[in-house]
Order: sequence, then structure tokens, then C-alpha cells
Amino acid sequence: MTALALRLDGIEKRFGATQVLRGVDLDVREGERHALIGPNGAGKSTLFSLIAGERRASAGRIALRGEDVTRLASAALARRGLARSFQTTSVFANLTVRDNLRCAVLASLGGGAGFVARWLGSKRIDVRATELLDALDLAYAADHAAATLSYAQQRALDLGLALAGGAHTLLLDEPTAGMNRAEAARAIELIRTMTAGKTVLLVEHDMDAVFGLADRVSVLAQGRVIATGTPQVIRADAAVREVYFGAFGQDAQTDAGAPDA
Ligand SMILES: Nc1ncnc2c1ncn2[C@@H]1O[C@H](COP(=O)(O)OP(=O)(O)OP(=O)(O)O)[C@@H](O)[C@H]1O
Repeated sequence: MTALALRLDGIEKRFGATQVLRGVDLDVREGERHALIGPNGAGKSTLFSLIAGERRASAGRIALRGEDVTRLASAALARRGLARSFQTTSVFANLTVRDNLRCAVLASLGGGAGFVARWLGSKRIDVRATELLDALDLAYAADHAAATLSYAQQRALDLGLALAGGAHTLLLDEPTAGMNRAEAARAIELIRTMTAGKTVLLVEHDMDAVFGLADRVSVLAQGRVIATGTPQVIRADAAVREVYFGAFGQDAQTDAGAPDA
């Protein structure tokens, strides 16, 4: 049996009278890159925020590597190896690129007594930060303020911050949004190399990114997962095509994020 990194059972979310998620079942296998797609307003961001522990589900269960984490907040999830990167970057603009990474490594070691001593003294923090700088191709900018990086580079740094603590499971929120084609291709390559051997669940509208990255794809529509499969299977799925093309209309097939034939 394939080990599961994440398992969602019957997840529901209501905002007042509005029910956004109506029983989401989703399995994410250990070590796979799994994309969550769906029309605008389908509830992808809401589902992400529940998995990341930023919001509480109204019903249902979330398990991380077999452990029930339904009621855990994001800090507790981070300690269990689940990290999240954001659509808008979460870098500290005025800190240098290196110090952003040092902070993230330090934070992953936990706060409390000796925090500053660890900051000043630990060679381990510097070594890990330098490894990440190299892997992200940002060594040349190590001592520049993060604010001086391009948007795409800040997203790369943001990925590094998410990985700094050695997370085994990563949630990536539209990792190529706002990038031009070349930047998006580079981001996809970086995600591939930086997350090798890890589990990744990503929300993405750009189908090049989805089909370039994902081992499997799940489609969220009307508050449920309506299909899960390899990119090839999802491309050909009649119900998926109906959801996209029904929602956006025939004219939008090539530019509204619909899976191409
Ligand atoms: N805090 C909230 N209060 C009330 N309704 C909300 C709240 N957050 C989200 N919603 C509603 O939930 C629905 C799903 O929103 P969500 O942002 O999760 O969808 P999405 O699939 O991520 O959309 P997109 O692809 O456009 O980002 C929308 O109708 C939205 O208006």
C-alpha cells in the first residue's frame, strides 16, 4: 500500500450560511507532486488554509503521515514537517537574503531560552543558509536586501524559507503566478530540484506549470474533488472538461486555465 503524506476525509467548510467545501476527500501520496486545480471560487485557497492550519474545518478530518492534525494550528504543523509558501511573498524586505534564510532556519529550531545565543553562535545555521543560497542560485545576492530582488527571485527565496526547516510536505500557492514565461519555467525547474524526494501539494492556474510539475492532479468543483488522476487522465476527463468549459465558455478554452486537449 502506498504511504500517504496527507489524507483528507469529508472536509466541509461553511462561512456563515455559505458552504464552500462539501465533503472533500483527497489523498496525497508520500513523495508525489500533486496539483489541485479548479475554476475560480471553487474553494482551493480555502482548502489550502484548512490544511495549513490557518482556518478550522467545519467538519471532516485531516491526517498528516497518518496522524490526525485536524485541529492543529500552523506552528504545530510546521513542527511536524508541513510548510507553506504564499502567493504574496513572506520575505522580510529589509533583511538581507542570507539573514532571511538564517531567520527561517533559526525559527525552525524553536524559540525560547538561548534564542539569541543560537543566532550568534550557531555555525549550523550559517551552513544551512549557505546551502540554500546556493541551491536557490541566490548566493550572488546574499548580502543584498531582499527588497532588491525581482518578484520571481523573491518567490524563490520564499520557497527557500519554506524549506529551511527541513519540511517533508510543502503547500505551494500558485508558485508561478505573476511571472513571465521564462521566469515561470525557471520557477518550475527550481521547484523540481528543491523539492526532490518531498511531498508537494500545489494550487496552480497555469496549466503549463501543472502539467510540468504534477505527478497527479485533483480537480475541485462545487465543493468536492470531482476527479483525481495523472495529468493525461485529467486532460481527457469529460467531467473536468465540462466544469472548465461550462464555467468559462468555449472562447476561453485556451486562455482561462482550462486543460488543453
Ligand atoms: N472568509 C470568507 N468569508 C466568506 N466567504 C469566503 C471567505 N473566504 C472565501 N469565501 C468564499 O469561498 C468561495 C471559495 O473561495 P476560494 O478563494 O477558496 O476559491 P479559489 O478556488 O481559491 O478561487 P481562485 O481560483 O479565484 O483563487 C468563494 O465564493 C469565496 O467568496
